Amino acid sequence: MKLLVDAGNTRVKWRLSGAAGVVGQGAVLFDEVASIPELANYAQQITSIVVSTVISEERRRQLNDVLLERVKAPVRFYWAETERRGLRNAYEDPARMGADRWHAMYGAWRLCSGGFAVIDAGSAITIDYVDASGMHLGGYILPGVQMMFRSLRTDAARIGFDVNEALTPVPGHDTGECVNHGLAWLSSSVSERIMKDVEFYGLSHVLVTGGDARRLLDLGLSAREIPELVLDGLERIDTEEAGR
Ligand SMILES: Nc1ncnc2c1ncn2[C@@H]1O[C@H](COP(=O)(O)OP(=O)(O)OP(=O)(O)O)[C@@H](O)[C@H]1O
Ligand SMILES: CC(C)(CO)[C@@H](O)C(=O)NCCC(=O)O
Ligand SMILES: [K+]
Repeated sequence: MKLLVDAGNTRVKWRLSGAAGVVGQGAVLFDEVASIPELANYAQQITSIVVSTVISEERRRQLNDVLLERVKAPVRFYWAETERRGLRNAYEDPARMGADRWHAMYGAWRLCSGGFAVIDAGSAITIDYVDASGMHLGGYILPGVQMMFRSLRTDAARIGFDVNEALTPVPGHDTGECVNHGLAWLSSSVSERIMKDVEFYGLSHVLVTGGDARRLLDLGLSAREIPELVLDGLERIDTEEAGR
């Protein structure tokens, strides 16, 4: 049995994958990894642990130690690469690209035929475009939704508001509405812009993942949601590496 981990800046997503398919999965905060019940329940059966992460080096070591303490299996970290089975990274220095972006792109590359856009709406929002030949055309990194709310709250003295779940992009009539509607309007503008780019670059598929995927879909993004695209790509890569 294999433990797959996508450790992001907000949450750690995990999946236990056995011969017959998915045995368990979930998302926890960084400090909760040690208490995932399945780690104890399946400790004997887990034979390898594979990780995609964008957290700091210090936290990465902590994560490594916590996993090794719970499960006596080797931990393997996978990073962004220059090329894999025809998918080619636009970065001159792929080591600088977040592993999650590469793994999500690779998951999409193996899933789709034709060019695609991958949107990962997490702590930060990333958008990457790949053409039908596998060439990564490049991407964008934007602040995530919670990050934007947080910066308005902390960096402006007179902006006080409660976060509202309603996604209404019409002009607001008080501070709370102006902020909540403003960020809904921004997300909907991003969605519209992605749709334009997809047409411009002739891409055939739009895939969205991450904790705020639903928000973009609700605000007009026309895309297929793949909840754990990073883990899907990571699992593929580890299987390919194991077969070498
Ligand atoms: N239960 C939840 N806990 C925390 N955030 C959630 C939850 N459900 C949805 N979200 C939203 O998901 C976002 C975080 O997404 P996600 O968990 O995909 O990020 P991440 O993988 O930790 O981040 P990144 O990969 O960008 O570092 C938050 O901004 C929040 O708005
Ligand atoms: C942008 C995030 C935070 C998204 O999780 C991550 O992919 C990351 O830390 N990237 C490093 C910078 C880069 O991708 O160029
Ligand atoms: K992520």
